[in-house]
Amino acid sequence: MEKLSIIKIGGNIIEDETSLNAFLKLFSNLEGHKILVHGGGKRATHIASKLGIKSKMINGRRITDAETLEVITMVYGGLVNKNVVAKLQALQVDAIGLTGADINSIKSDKRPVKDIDFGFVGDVKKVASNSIDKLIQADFTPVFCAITHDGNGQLLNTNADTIASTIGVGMSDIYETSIYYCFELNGVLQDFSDKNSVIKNINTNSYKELLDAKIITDGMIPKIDNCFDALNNGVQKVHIGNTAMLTKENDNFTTITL
Ligand SMILES: Nc1ncnc2c1ncn2[C@@H]1O[C@H](COP(=O)(O)OP(=O)(O)O)[C@@H](O)[C@H]1O
Ligand SMILES: CC(=O)N[C@@H](CCC(=O)OP(=O)(O)O)C(=O)O
Repeated sequence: MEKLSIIKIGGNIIEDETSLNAFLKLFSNLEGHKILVHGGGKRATHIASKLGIKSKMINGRRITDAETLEVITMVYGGLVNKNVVAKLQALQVDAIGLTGADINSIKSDKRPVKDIDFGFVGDVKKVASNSIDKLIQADFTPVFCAITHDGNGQLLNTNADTIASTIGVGMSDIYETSIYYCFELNGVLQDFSDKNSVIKNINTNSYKELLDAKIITDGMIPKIDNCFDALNNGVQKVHIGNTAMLTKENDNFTTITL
């Protein structure tokens, strides 16, 4: 099996032009087949507030009413995605920007209302790995934003970490797939006040202990849950760290194993 790397970048990297440019340079130098997935939650919150729209997050997920869906479509599918694609083109990467509606790549179901109504938020149901592979085989580099669709004309907001994990699962039928979750810190930290206290390996048992000890909190919980989902469903390797983990010299990041 050939290898495929899926790299996800979060909002803090996107917000900082210098970090974003440095990351894209590393990404452009990465050998082999690759897919980029980007978030942009911070930018969406910022632009929404400029438009007088309040943002509400529950369990790290955005309550997405019709107005918010318009904002996230413009911000993720337009502003962020097209800027990233243009910057990659400048680095000679033949990038193509996609939502899950494009080439029917990621279909999702609107999250059913239980205790909370998340609005237009989608839970991924199907990744069109063969269609995505046609782009890869044609030497294009797919760049996915955090938007999916339901197949009936409705766009849906889907967390970018989940997009990376579910694309990883879909593509692992065809490729030996690794996912790299890049964010602003060096990895999952044992002590939040010490940026170098990276936990090198987390498995299902140690994860439970870290949760109980409240060492892992907030957005890191759904991120690691996504890592386990990926590993349980065919993805070979999952890492969490800063963008320097894409260089061969750096081994100071977190690897998640079952
Ligand atoms: N033990 C930990 N180590 C590192 N980050 C942690 C930890 N526990 C909680 N976090 C939080 O998780 C955040 C990353 O999750 P999130 O904001 O969803 O990432 P992203 O920016 O990739 O979307 C970090 O910015 C940090 O505030
Ligand atoms: C449903 C949901 O919460 N979607 C996320 C999608 C963006 C995202 O995941 O961005 P980061 O990776 O930068 O956090 C949101 O709108 O914030």
